[in-house]
Amino acid sequence: MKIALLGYGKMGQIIEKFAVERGHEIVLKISIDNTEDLTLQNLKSADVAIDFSTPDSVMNNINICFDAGLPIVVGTTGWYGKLQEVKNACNISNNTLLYGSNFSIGVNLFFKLNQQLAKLMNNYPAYEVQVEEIHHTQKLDAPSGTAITLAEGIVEHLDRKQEWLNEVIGTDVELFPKADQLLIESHRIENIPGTHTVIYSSEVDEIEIKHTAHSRAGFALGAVVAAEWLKDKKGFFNITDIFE
Ligand SMILES: NC(=O)C1=CN([C@@H]2O[C@H](COP(=O)(O)OP(=O)(O)OC[C@H]3O[C@@H](n4cnc5c(N)ncnc54)[C@H](O)[C@@H]3O)[C@@H](O)[C@H]2O)C=CC1
Ligand SMILES: O=C(O)C1=N[C@H](C(=O)O)C[C@H](O)C1
Repeated sequence: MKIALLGYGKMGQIIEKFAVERGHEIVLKISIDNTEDLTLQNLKSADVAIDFSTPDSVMNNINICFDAGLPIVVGTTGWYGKLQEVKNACNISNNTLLYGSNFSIGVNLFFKLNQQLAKLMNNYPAYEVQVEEIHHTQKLDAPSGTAITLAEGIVEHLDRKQEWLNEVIGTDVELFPKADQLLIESHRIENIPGTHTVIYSSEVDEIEIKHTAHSRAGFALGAVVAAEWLKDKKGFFNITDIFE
């Protein structure tokens, strides 16, 4: 496949390595230094776009891919407030988009485990639940997309939680969640690729499930596999569709 990389930072560069290893060709690389090259004409040479850019640029990137009729895999996080708008635009214009807060196999298994545990915990009200995420200090968004997916999985399956709220540790703002609110704690520490923990705590003990990314390789390989899966498909997809 011929791939356009929208965003050529930490993730874009590892995705290039896996894509080339798997026999694909990178025909366009866009970063902050050459955004003028993101044109309908240049996108014509690609079969698929993979976006790992920034929360501020991703909407424009999605829209130009829709204008070009080019399928797009979106790994960028921090734009999920616009999800419904993008889904509608994708379907109305008969385009193709797959997005995911986390493309690694391990995290997608972790998502399922999180949902099962949340269901189980309906019978055990003595346990309070919290989500923690730790990422490198360059990360632009908080909470992480993965933490949002985990929190949404809990809110959907654990009756005593209705919504999530986010506290970024190290800022002055300290939150005091109500009983029906789920706290996501965000920590920023140098060089951490991504660690997510779901903690159920009672007076007498604690249950934790945790995913630790040792590197960005799992995310990058997953994005290339997602682009391969998307070939010849039409519509709006989530990474979980690949694992069904
Ligand atoms: N879904 C997943 O599995 C994962 C998602 N991510 C997300 O991917 C995104 C990128 O992460 P990193 O590569 O670590 O960030 P990064 O900061 O290393 O790279 C961002 C890239 O976007 C480029 N950029 C800035 N403005 C742009 C524009 N207007 N058009 C195109 N490119 C532009 C920058 O020049 C840079 O090359 C983040 O939102 C992050 O949360 C990161 C890892 C895994
Ligand atoms: O910005 C990152 O680095 C990551 N972002 C994704 C997220 O927001 O969940 C996925 C992964 O944790 C790395």
